[in-house]
Amino acid sequence: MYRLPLICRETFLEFTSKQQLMNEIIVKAMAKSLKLEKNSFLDQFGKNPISLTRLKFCPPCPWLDCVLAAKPHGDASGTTYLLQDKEVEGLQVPKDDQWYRVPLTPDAIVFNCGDQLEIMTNGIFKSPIHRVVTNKKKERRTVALFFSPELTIKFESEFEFQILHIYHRSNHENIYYQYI
Ligand SMILES: O=C(O)CCC(=O)C(=O)O
Ligand SMILES: [Fe+2]
Repeated sequence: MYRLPLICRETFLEFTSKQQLMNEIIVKAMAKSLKLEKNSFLDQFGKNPISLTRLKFCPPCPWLDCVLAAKPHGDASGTTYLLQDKEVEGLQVPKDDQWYRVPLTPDAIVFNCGDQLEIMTNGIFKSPIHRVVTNKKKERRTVALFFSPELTIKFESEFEFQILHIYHRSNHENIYYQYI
């Protein structure tokens, strides 16, 4: 906390703590939507979930065909909240071998399910692959906030009835270092 520049410290901390509340509401709603006890996923984040913010600045780039702002990936987090640039698009998702743009919605926050939540839900909620393309003329700024379970907490899928156990009991640290 003390390493945050003074000029943005207050705003940043307020944004993170409000977003943490929103995260709790969303993760509880996800559990309820699957007819599970509302805290089933939230509890698996542990008492001190990790929150990590990535402030991303991407300068204009003339080589659109060969330079990406982020290569195709799924987020290693539990959940991701993305504040997009107000004017410059870039985020894309694949479907049927094609990439589709995620449109800008002013001041909206894009929610993304991360790998950890995919594991907790045994793949019912998917951590979607996405990428970010560059823009020829304009710079682009985004703020991505990631919430993840404590590194050492053991978590597992909540579903006893599942036939297919895609994921084994694991913890964030194992999975994180296995896949990055
Ligand atoms: O900048 C963006 O629009 C998305 C960034 C992203 O996918 C990430 O930081 O994981
Ligand atoms: Fe991402």
